[in-house]
Amino acid sequence: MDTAVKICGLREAAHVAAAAGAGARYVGFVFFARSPRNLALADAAALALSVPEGVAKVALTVNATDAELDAITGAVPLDMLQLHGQESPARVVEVRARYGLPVMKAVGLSDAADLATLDLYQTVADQILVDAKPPKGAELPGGNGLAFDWRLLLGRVWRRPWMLAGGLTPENVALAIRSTNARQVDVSSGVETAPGVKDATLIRAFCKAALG
Ligand SMILES: O=C(O)c1ccccc1N[C@@H]1O[C@H](COP(=O)(O)O)[C@@H](O)[C@H]1O
Repeated sequence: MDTAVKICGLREAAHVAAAAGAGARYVGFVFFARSPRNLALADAAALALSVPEGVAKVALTVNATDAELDAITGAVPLDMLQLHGQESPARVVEVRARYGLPVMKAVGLSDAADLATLDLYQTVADQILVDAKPPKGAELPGGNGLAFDWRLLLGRVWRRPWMLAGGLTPENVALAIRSTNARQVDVSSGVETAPGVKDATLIRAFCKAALG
């Protein structure tokens, strides 16, 4: 099966090159001040130039205002917006229309009740990112290296392309793909040696394990 890999939270051209060289189809840039992976606009713009043709550049934002999204999209050439906060379905529609970019909405799962939320966002977003719900009081709404119970996804019928995220690592990604039939996977902390510090060897190992 053809799997697409997204490596999120990249901050260095060498890691973009490692991801692209290992077959990743998406790279993610984080624009969220509280994240150890946060990028300044000028740094993101420079990093984007190092991304080869054919690899999609994704901006991750959390409850961003129009002014913030205007600044990001004005400075950085992008292929997709990842909304990773509490953006409402109406906000997803608004962002798609305003920026003309595909929107991937992250939905956090912890139990079966959350599947209804996922179904709702499938009606408005171009893609759904299925992540673990962050623990109460967590500093970050994602990028916590936490997995959810993949069995929640058994028997799900998807209207949109979707991506599996949350606590994926080079060690567990092949099992995650087999368990969920995910065609796309996303990783951030699982390819780091410390929060925000990516590692080229781990990036390559993740891609190898996901792509087979
Ligand atoms: O990576 C971050 O710092 C981040 C900050 C705010 C929201 C989401 C964030 N990351 C996304 O979270 C998931 C899971 O990450 P992990 O692999 O469990 O560390 C992934 O989609 C990241 O893009």
